[in-house]
Amino acid sequence: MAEAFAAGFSRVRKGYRLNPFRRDKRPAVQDLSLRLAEGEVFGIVGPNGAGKSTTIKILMGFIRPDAGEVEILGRAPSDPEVHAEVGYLPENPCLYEHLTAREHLRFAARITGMRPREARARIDEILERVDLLHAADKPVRSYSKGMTQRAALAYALVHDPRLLVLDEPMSGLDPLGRHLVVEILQEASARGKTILFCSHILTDVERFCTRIGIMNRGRLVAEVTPGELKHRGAGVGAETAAPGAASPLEAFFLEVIRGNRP
Ligand SMILES: Nc1ncnc2c1ncn2[C@@H]1O[C@H](COP(=O)(O)OP(=O)(O)OP(=O)(O)O)[C@@H](O)[C@H]1O
Repeated sequence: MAEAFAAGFSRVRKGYRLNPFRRDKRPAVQDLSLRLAEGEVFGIVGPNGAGKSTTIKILMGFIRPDAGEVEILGRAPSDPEVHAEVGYLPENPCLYEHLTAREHLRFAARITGMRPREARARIDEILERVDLLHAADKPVRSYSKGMTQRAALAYALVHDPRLLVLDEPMSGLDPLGRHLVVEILQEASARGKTILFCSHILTDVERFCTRIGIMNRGRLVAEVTPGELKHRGAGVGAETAAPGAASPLEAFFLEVIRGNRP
């Protein structure tokens, strides 16, 4: 992998053992090759169990692939240096219930090497941006699901990382919260950040991705850009290919997944 890019997978494969006493595995990610250029916003969509979270965990170095190569900001995912430049939001954020959002962000700022003065101002700024300043000093156990999700997003963003890796960033949010998160990610993208995320909310994905990948049964089975979707939406027969679809991405998604059945 000589060329510079923000994240790359080359022929990555990962399977999970069905039974700890047997060697055979059920594939979770199969033959995944994908490159994200700096500044790209890549959304992964796919049915439950398609391999989206496994892909994200492999990129973050939380699980090792069985085969293939992975690179994140020019380094191996296991390189601790890389994590100061990456913001990660897990599918189920685990915050410490007895700590406040501000305390979490102080911790995040410290482990990513921010100077205390710079961190103080940035923590207030990001808490305000995710609409949590009013609850910044309350313990996380008193937060609603949406507040916890926004606190976890602030944790991923506080050090102004170059690359954002987000597993279902709109999960558990009401329409206002979803709108806010889309706006925050659009702002990050406008400032040149690279974003890789997965989501089931196709309307949000369609709104701000530069490229969308569809995964099914562990494979990246299709890629599309918003421009291509618009073109398809205007094409003859587009409305009959997936009747009732709420958006061009949903129509494309249904077509791809239905056509990709075993
Ligand atoms: N720790 C694990 N042990 C065994 N199987 C696993 C494990 N994690 C994931 N899997 C399996 O791997 C496959 C891919 O799972 P993954 O969580 O990556 O899918 P996903 O696309 O993120 O799904 P969802 O949309 O439901 O979050 C599924 O069949 C899942 O059951």
